Amino acid sequence: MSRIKQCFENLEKSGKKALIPYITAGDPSPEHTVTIMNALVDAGADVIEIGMPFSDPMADGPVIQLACERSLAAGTSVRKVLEIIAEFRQGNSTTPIVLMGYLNPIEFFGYQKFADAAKEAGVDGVLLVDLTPEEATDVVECFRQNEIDLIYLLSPTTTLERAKKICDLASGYVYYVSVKGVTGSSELDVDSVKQHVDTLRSVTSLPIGVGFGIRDAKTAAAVSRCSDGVIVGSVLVNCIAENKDQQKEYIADALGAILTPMRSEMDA
Ligand SMILES: O=P(O)(O)OC[C@@H](O)[C@@H](O)c1c[nH]c2ccccc12
Repeated sequence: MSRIKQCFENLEKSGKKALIPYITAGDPSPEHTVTIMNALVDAGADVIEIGMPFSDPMADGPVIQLACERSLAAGTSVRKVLEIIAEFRQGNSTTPIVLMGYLNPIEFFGYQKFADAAKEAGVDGVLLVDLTPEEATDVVECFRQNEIDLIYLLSPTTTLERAKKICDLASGYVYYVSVKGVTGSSELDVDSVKQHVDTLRSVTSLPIGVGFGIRDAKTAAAVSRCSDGVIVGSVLVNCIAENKDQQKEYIADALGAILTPMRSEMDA
């Protein structure tokens, strides 16, 4: 069974919801990332979403755009991201890792080569923002062969018919984007999220994670009550930005201080 599936099954058994932090790999430099990932796990992360830095991250707001810039300036390549994950895997064989990214750097690297190397490094799922279900065929095949889950985004404007089509291609979990717009928003409306998630349940039995705009423990808990997990990105990435000149252990602690209250409020 895939690590992601196993993780959601375990959570369900214990009546808990998934806490899924996002960070950009190599931010502020590749030397920081494994320490940060371990701190996220210690603070209660169930799955880690790792961004591959890209020069034109269309779906990202300024906070994650800047993280991509810092990471690229520090020399983070696709190969380097996979090395970071392989290093993390040496000390952690259970926490699922979802690689989030845009197609361009992967196409350049080669889809088959990337999917094989990702599997080898210990990646469990990929979320490719600009991979539409229509063009998915051969790209998707490379990941399927390697038993890597494909996580797809559904937004408030996705029709139910299209959502069904997307969910049929997805595995692991599906990602409901809580608001129209880019990452780092502050507009999340819990009632509207609940309605959408309830409707999506009619087209999929996969777990439904919700992200975009979750920045505090109260919101994380409220959203987790109407879904199967929450994805938290910009508030963490902003904390990295604010502390980027500190020691990596200091940054790790600062991130833990954001995540720990989310975990306790979600489990309360
Ligand atoms: O940053 P926020 O608003 O907390 O949302 C999570 C998000 O950052 C993370 O899942 C993510 C980062 N970049 C993305 C691009 C598309 C979809 C999702 C993402």
